[in-house]
Amino acid sequence: MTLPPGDRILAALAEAADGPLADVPGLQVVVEPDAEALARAVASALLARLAAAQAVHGTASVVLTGGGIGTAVLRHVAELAAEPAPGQQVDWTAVDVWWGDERFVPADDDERNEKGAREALLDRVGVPPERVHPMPASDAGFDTPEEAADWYAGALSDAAGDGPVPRLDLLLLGMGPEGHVASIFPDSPAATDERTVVAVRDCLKPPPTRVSLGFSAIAAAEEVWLLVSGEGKAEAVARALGGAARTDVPAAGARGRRATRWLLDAAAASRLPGAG
Ligand SMILES: O=C1O[C@H](COP(=O)(O)O)[C@@H](O)[C@H](O)[C@H]1O
Repeated sequence: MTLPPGDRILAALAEAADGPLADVPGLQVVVEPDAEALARAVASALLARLAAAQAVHGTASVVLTGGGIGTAVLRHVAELAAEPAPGQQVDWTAVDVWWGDERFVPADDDERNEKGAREALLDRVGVPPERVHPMPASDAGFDTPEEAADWYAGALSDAAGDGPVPRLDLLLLGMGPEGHVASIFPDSPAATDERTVVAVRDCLKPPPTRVSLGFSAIAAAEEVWLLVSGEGKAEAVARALGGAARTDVPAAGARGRRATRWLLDAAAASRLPGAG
């Protein structure tokens, strides 16, 4: 699969990475002019990625993110899926949908990443309910986020059959201005937790109680795409791609098995080496 070319592709960054980034498989940095162009380009690439996975396996699996750019991508996916281009025809009845993180609040709370994803995409493309795997809400019968996290780890492992995590063709991550991905925040217990799914408490960003994939589950995905827009995130992007420790900038530790793609708008890329 080829991503649409960005306004500038900083391939030199990956080539020059003989230091801290040398062990990142398939590292790519794509820069689009603005958030709208980024969301549209990622949506197009996402459809192509799922279609390619279905061509090989018959099914595809995607891990969704919340956040501004993540939800904008899903809206564009829904639009493009209505009249798919060649190579982007996805059979939505054969797509498994998981989440990278979720807020431990009631199911109808607007803070739920699941709610945003359903409105933006899932209610519009017809993924069968049994293939949609939301992280539990706080009113779904779990007293604590720890119980919810353990349950989701079990759901992943049940789907895998053997091993802790099923095949995840594509895992999307947004990033916060301090470098958090999913709900793994800097210097938090989740940043050093080896479990596939972790409970998160006392987040600096509200709501404070969450459930998140851990780094071990993120690393099991075939491809990890980090979607980042806005000048407020430029410093964290530069630190992550400059080889920061994952405890300091969690985004630095998000890597896929075959590919790790940083998909940025120009503002988010503005502090990278080579940015004009
Ligand atoms: O809290 C969260 O924040 C990140 C980033 O969100 P953004 O609005 O700054 O793009 C998001 O990726 C994550 O899923 C979410 O729970």
